[in-house]
Amino acid sequence: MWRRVASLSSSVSSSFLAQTASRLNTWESLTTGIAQQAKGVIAPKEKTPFITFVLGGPGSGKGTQCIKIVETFGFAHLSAGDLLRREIASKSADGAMILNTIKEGKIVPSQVTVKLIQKEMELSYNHKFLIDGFPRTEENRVSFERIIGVEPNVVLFFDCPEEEMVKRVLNRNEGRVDDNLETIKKRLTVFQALSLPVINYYSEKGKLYTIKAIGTEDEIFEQVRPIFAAFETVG
Ligand SMILES: Nc1ncnc2c1ncn2[C@@H]1O[C@H](COP(=O)(O)OP(=O)(O)O)[C@@H](O)[C@H]1O
Ligand SMILES: O=c1ccn([C@@H]2O[C@H](COP(=O)(O)OP(=O)(O)O)[C@@H](O)[C@H]2O)c(=O)[nH]1
Ligand SMILES: [Mg+2]
Repeated sequence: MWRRVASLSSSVSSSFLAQTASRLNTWESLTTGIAQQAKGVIAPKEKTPFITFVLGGPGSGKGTQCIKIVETFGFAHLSAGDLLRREIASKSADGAMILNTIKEGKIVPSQVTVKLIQKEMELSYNHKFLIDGFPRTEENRVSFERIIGVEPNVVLFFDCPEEEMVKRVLNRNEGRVDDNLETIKKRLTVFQALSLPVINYYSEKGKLYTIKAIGTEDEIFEQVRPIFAAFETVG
């Protein structure tokens, strides 16, 4: 699993390991891992996580393009919206709160979403993650950095005109409680007010790749492909 395998790196200093472990709250699995490594139980392979945030307004095509990125470049796809909908379906303690928040087009408290993402990352054997639809606010972003302790390598922004996003969401036909005109308007307002600052933040950090999200799915993917292809050649 990524976190455990990543924690087993022998090339990093012990103080870094301790810091990382406490930040990730994994001291127990880390020490167990080191003991197992010493016994030769696990063949450790150091893999630094490679994190991509996939951002864009509702209906901009994030999920659609993530499927293509997974097929072509072998990432693990973590859709924050899907994780939240899974919580609702599982009738967990937070389920009712999440459902109401999504119906209102608002943003679920960061801690809830980051915990779900963290769990998926821990369970994954992959080290390349596409985190789809997150962070949606500056608070989300800071919370991820604080709890997970890493920053994204790449941030994709699917830039799509509002009228096209509305059209696509109304045609999505997945039975979602938030795919109606009233909620879409709220989601677009939230996107402008809370998500664009995150996009601007990563633009200033030089990590943002803006995709013109108009055209066929394949045409859009041809803008996405070279971004990851460049990282593949770098290794
Ligand atoms: N390039 C495109 N042109 C037209 N429709 C698209 C395109 N990409 C995705 N769609 C459709 O638009 C809807 C929203 O796409 P989706 O990938 O779910 O967006 P997001 O995850 O950003 O909300 C889906 O029904 C999808 O099939
Ligand atoms: O990090 C997240 C991701 C999603 N959501 C909620 O889940 C909804 C649907 O998100 P999703 O990414 O599935 O929507 P999309 O942009 O793909 O249409 C959003 O409007 C929010 O209410 C949230 O609160 N935090
Ligand atoms: Mg989506």
